[in-house]
Amino acid sequence: MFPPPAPPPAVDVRDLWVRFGEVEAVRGIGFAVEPGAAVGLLGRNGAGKSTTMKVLAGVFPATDGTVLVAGIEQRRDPLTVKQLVGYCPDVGGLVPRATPWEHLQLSARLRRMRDWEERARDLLEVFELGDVAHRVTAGFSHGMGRRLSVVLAAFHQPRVLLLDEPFDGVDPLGVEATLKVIAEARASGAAVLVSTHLRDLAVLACDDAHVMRGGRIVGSLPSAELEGDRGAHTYRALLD
Ligand SMILES: Nc1ncnc2c1ncn2[C@@H]1O[C@H](COP(=O)(O)OP(=O)(O)OP(=O)(O)O)[C@@H](O)[C@H]1O
Repeated sequence: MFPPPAPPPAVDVRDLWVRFGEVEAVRGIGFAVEPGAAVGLLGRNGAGKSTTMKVLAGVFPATDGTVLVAGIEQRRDPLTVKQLVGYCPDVGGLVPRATPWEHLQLSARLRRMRDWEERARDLLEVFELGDVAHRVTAGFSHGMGRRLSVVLAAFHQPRVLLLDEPFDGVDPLGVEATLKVIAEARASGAAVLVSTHLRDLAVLACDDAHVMRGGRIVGSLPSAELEGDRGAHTYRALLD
């Protein structure tokens, strides 16, 4: 008897290219994220992190290469892939005239979720958004918006959680809540991909990290190797 085949990686990116006219934003990158793992994408402004996240989230297609989510090729079945993914964009994504509760209600309806209210309330509490659950997001601070975007990405318990700069401008309690959501997603077998500028938080949130520069991955390493002064030196050496 042969052992059963191993399940496919939750995320499998192969030779991904993204071009915007003359600009080559992503130049032939490849990586995988296994179920239950958390991987970081790091790099300076313009390195190609958000573009990679957007392709995975189905915001726009790859110019070339293959993206598989739970073994499903995104190009062939983009709708199924979208359902498997929860995405916190780096900017935007919130409707200014809608409240957090209305955002969650809409998300639940679109996904035909049942009995979602308790999870919605719990998540809002964890992210300290309970008091503003019925206030339109137009008046939210940057950090409040970031926190709500993480809530919305994680709400439907996706197989793949994509968090683009989730810690940007977020206070320590928001950081703690985001780390908790990442840990919960992993415990339930979801794969997590986090794009961040913040090396220390990548160390806390992720097992492994890929460092991007100029659209390429220039280093892949356990995130623990990016810790402290020694990690700063390693990181800088990859960026320079
Ligand atoms: N829609 C677009 N049209 C044209 N060029 C784009 C577009 N989106 C991204 N780019 C370019 O692609 C490159 C990679 O951008 P991307 O946003 O992926 O970088 P990033 O690593 O996420 O940077 P940041 O940390 O600043 O968010 C940059 O040169 C950027 O100007």
